[in-house]
Amino acid sequence: MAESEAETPSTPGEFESKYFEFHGVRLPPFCRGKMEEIANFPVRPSDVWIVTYPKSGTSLLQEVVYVVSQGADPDEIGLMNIDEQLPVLEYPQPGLDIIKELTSPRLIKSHLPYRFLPSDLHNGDSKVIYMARNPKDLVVSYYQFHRSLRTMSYRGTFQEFCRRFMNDKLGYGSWFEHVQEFWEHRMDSNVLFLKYEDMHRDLVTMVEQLARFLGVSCDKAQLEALSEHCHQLVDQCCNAEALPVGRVVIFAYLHGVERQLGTEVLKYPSEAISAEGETLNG
Ligand SMILES: Nc1ncnc2c1ncn2[C@@H]1O[C@H](COP(=O)(O)O)[C@@H](OP(=O)(O)O)[C@H]1O
Ligand SMILES: CCc1ccc(OS(=O)(=O)O)cc1
Repeated sequence: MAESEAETPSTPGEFESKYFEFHGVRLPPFCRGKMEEIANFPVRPSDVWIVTYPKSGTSLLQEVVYVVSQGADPDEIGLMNIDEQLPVLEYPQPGLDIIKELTSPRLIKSHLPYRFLPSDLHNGDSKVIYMARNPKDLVVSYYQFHRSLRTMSYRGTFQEFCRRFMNDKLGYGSWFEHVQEFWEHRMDSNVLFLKYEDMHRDLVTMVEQLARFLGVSCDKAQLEALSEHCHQLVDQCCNAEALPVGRVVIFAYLHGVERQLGTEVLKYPSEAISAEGETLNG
């Protein structure tokens, strides 16, 4: 048995009690008491913010953004602790006071919904890169993550977890609202809306988009070098073995996603469903 499981036999009730509601959104315990300070957090024009719903490929995106903005190569990134340089706004460590004092240009991550982010971001005062990931893979990843947590590990079944996902009962609230809200701001001049799947499908275009958005001027050869570096980062990872048994269950639940998102937004629901349909039939 994994150490985390032995130490934390949380019941569903215990799991529930650790979260709290903020303006109708379920947030993890470490956000408690700091949401007002976050709303008033001073933002700088040189900041770059990376915002995602958890398990949307945040770590990969931060590395890609670091490569594009700093011209770093993957070996350099491998040697540094990049998480220390790109803090998560609402996490206990390093905390808001430290993040406020970081030297510019700051790269800051957050999983908070658009409306809870510092209000200066809503005024367009610094750049925000948002990345969405398709829900069928995200929910598997989020489930595995919750099971591995030391202090509040999840002990329910995957099916129950999917139900929580569909009913907006997970930390950081509704995936649907999270994505939808940013989608509505995708044309704001300070917002770049990306999809995780495009990193795998067409990384070169994404690197170009990022370079343009971040104001990094580079010629064709430099762009190719950056793209090559980013390819190495993408290739370095991927837990392709992730819980294959769960995928069929998600297929059933995602019919609800389609209803909630309506016809316009994104292509995730229908993509997800048809992809699973092929798997099921094949
Ligand atoms: N190079 C990379 N580094 C880190 N995570 C990567 C990655 N490429 C893909 N990922 C995926 O990003 C997900 C984690 O997202 P986040 O960084 O937001 O927590 C994981 O999904 P899986 O759990 O489906 O494998 C992980 O495999
Ligand atoms: C348990 C609450 C929690 C903590 C951290 C999260 O983000 S991430 O998966 O580490 O990026 C999400 C939920």
